[in-house]
Amino acid sequence: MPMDSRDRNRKGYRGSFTSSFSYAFEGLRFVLRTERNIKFHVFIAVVMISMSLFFQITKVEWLILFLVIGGMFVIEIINTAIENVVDLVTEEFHPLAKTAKDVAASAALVFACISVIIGVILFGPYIVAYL
Ligand SMILES: Nc1ncnc2c1ncn2[C@@H]1O[C@H](COP(=O)(O)OP(=O)(O)OP(=O)(O)O)[C@@H](O)[C@H]1O
Repeated sequence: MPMDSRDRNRKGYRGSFTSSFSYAFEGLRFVLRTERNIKFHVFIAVVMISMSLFFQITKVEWLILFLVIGGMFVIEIINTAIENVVDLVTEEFHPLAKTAKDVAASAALVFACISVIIGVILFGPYIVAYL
């Protein structure tokens, strides 16, 4: 049964500021547990951070790196939310469900392509100088 605003105000519903953090962590745990892609992103992030430490990149380069890593995680998390809402609406095949999931996935694809370009621009000169 859908929850209305009265349900939300009833005792037992954790509606405080701190509990919204706890819900956010529940969401994060769900994504880490269920999404295959997130594990790949964690691996790539560890490789990128290791390379950055090795090459001793500048402060601005660290900022760019964390924006790219953070952006990829955020897009994957939003993508998971959209997938779940679509599955809630219908488990049957529906062209709009397909469009919604494909469009959400395309955001991750676009960001991944841009991240690769940024990675090449950022690490390319360090790698060339090292060789
Ligand atoms: N209800 C549906 N109706 C039509 N097409 C769907 C539906 N559910 C999924 N699809 C199609 O299947 C693709 C994969 O959907 P799915 O929910 O399995 O995501 P996924 O590939 O597991 O994504 P991720 O790996 O990020 O979890 C979608 O991009 C979409 O093209």
